[in-house]
Amino acid sequence: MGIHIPYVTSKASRSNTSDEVGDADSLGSSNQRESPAKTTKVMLESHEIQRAPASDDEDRIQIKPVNDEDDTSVMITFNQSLSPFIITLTFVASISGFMFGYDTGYISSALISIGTDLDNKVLTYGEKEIVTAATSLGALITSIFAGTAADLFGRKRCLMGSNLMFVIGAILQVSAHTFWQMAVGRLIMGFGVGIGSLIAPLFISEIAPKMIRGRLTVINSLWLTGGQLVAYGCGAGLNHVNNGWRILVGLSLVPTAVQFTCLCFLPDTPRYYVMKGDLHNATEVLKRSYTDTSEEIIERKVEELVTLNQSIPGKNVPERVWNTIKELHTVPSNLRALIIGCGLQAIQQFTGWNSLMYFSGTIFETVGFKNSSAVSIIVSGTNFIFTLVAFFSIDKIGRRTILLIGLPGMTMALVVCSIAFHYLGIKFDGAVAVVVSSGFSSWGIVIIIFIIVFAAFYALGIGTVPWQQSELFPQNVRGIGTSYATATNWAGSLVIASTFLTMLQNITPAGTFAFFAALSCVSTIFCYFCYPELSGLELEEVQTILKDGFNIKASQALAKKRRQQVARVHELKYEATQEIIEDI
Ligand SMILES: O[C@H]1[C@H](O)[C@@H](O)[C@H](O)[C@@H](O)[C@H]1O
Repeated sequence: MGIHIPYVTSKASRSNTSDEVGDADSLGSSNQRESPAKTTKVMLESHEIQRAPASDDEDRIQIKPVNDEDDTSVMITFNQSLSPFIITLTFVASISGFMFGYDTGYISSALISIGTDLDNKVLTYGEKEIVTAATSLGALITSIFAGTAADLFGRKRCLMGSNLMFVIGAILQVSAHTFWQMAVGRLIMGFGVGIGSLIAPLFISEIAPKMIRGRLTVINSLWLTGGQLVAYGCGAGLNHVNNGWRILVGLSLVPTAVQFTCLCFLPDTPRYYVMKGDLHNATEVLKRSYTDTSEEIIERKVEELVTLNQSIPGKNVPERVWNTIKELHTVPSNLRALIIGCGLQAIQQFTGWNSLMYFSGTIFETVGFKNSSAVSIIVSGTNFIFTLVAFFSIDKIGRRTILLIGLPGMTMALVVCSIAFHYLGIKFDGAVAVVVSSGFSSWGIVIIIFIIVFAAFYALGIGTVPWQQSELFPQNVRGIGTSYATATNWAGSLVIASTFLTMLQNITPAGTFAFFAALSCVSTIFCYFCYPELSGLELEEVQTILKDGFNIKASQALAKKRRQQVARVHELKYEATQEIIEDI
């Protein structure tokens, strides 16, 4: 594929930091013919920051690579183009993202077209909420255990298990004639969604070359938002088809079958094989992933993974799980990572986006749009397009910056929607919304426009950044840490899905949107004070940043430095790659 992954270990980058690390250039040249181990050491020294750089903020940064796959990652990443094998694994794992998106997306149109197909009566708001929220509840339940299950049974088997749940859930729904069968089908489908939402990013982050881990993870988010878009598209197409919603649910079996079939022929991640003591398979997968890398380096990579694996204390599984939970809460940098990880996932949900995702059809009908599905497509299309924008900017502009552009933008859009809803004047007659000014008004248009603006700001920042959660945690607590964060996401989704329509009724749409606006505003403050800039940083650098505080300024200074180095590395790519090949 020819994508070269930049890494900052060249001669020029050494000379760039030589004022900080001593005479690294001379170190580099004197090591030209030395052993691989020594060469690696020199390369690592080149990005250590030992002495005080120019400013006070930078003074606080003490970066020393720790044992988190640094040695071999440096060598592998620098010489390696992105192999078709890694691309295949990423795309197959991302089908879970698609399932997440499709299964949470189709319900909006299905709720409208179900009509009286269940129990021969129109669903009440409460029943609509239960059908919608059942998937979030299922996802919440499994996301709590998915991290541990992935360690016990393997990532691949968990994904295949999620496929099974998708199939059972879909069959129950397609054949449903009662509200309860539909709700149970949605719950079981939710079990699959929860597993997939945690395992897919974890799987990708374990097979991805370190330096493009972030972007590969966003591919999962792209599939996710793409899945929602496809669900809306199909929903609109099947809107007037008799029992069209059953076809809509049935279609979800296609990606499930594709993923299951592909997984039958693909391996698990090297890390899982190492955990199981299957070093042979770990080596084989690494060889297929890094075809340009020598066997010696692959072997050392496996050795490193073995060392990392042993660093989790405990004689048996329950003891290791317990120790990991303890470590997650007692180590200050882990606790801060947890606050950020869970905080961002909570913000993602409590600022109300999914209420639009799940109920946009209902909302747009309420403000007078006949073809509400078409408007929903525009909203989820905006979500998809701006996730693409996030894909390109997440490493370049930085996670913190896009978050701090997105959240105030969302606040503004929600305030406008709240005002527009106020003037539109919606009353509730029992469970049915009645618009005071009949037909479709200019306030209705304002609402649609600002919901689209809201979608754009959401997707750019908070819709995407929280799924980078694995970079917050060090290796030994990553599984459980991401489980907590994912469970927070689903808990938030559950609360919103099960209360949104009731909120519309009880505190009016204007009040509901004002409430979300207030939460977005508070979230902006949280991110401003607690979310450091992590783009371009090594995983161990993230730990150093979080060691004695959130260290926003220090993180920004370091991220800036890393960006400058990455920008320069393109000029140095061939020189540096050649140097490493020769040395090895
Ligand atoms: O990141 C995703 C994405 O933003 C989706 O549009 C949303 O429905 C999910 O809840 C969220 O986790």
